[in-house]
Amino acid sequence: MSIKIFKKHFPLKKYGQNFLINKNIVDNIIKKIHPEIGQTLVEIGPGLAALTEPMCQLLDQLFVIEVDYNLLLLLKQKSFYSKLVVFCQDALTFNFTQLFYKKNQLIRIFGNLPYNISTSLILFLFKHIQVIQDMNFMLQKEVAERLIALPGNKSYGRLSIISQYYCDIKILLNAIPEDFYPIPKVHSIFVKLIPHNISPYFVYDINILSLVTNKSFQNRRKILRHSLKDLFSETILVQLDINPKLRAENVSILQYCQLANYLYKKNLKK
Ligand SMILES: C[S@@+](CC[C@H](N)C(=O)[O-])C[C@H]1O[C@@H](n2cnc3c(N)ncnc32)[C@H](O)[C@@H]1O
Repeated sequence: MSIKIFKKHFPLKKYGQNFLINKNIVDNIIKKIHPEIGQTLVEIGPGLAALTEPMCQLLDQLFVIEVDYNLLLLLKQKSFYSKLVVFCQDALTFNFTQLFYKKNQLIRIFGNLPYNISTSLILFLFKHIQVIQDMNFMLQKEVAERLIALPGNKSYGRLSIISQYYCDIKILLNAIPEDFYPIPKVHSIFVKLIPHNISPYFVYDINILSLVTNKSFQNRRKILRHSLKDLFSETILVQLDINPKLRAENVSILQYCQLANYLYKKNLKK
């Protein structure tokens, strides 16, 4: 991408505007997403169209959600603009489910996400999981590592548990700071999240899983007997076959689901 375009738009830090400038990475991303004509594709944050333009070459229509109106004005001057269905909105409040009803088909979401909102955005998107085919995101390396982390890993936490509860997650490629302009301080990883067809996990109420993981990870080094003492007695933990001396970071997703379901059933009896 030429530097000329950056004279027309000064990148805004508050919107996490680090634009992709490495064409090889762009081509690779498009290949990994592998869009097909007729599918419902949705881009979060098209920015200066690094991904939007090559995507439009392969599609008849593309939904884009961009919070920065000035970027949309630049997009309007592009030849492929007629293929876009544009929403000038904060993706964190966007009703993704409405896009399912456009063609009655699952939606495919992608984007080089603004790093400052990527975690909240992913958690928000899980609320629309039933209409999503896959999510393909460029993320800060540390966030991607948290998504895929397993028990015992230093990155394992709430985000790993909730994300793996909903999705199978694959790392597709790495990017270095110089692949973006302005150059960020962090490295990046492009990931694919695919909602489970048949989930290995089940909870009656995701909010309870959220509560239990939240409490457990408030201090990840504390043992469960202490961190969860308001919710479970030591006897209950033993009955559930969960060692009360385990630390939050060593408890499996299955065990967190067990804890959440125990609480759910207990509340039902009240
Ligand atoms: C990292 S840039 C990526 C831009 C472009 N896709 C690229 O790869 O060069 C993030 C983009 O998301 C937009 N953005 C930031 N916060 C947003 C939000 N809450 N909702 C929608 N778009 C947002 C920014 O304005 C910017 O265009």
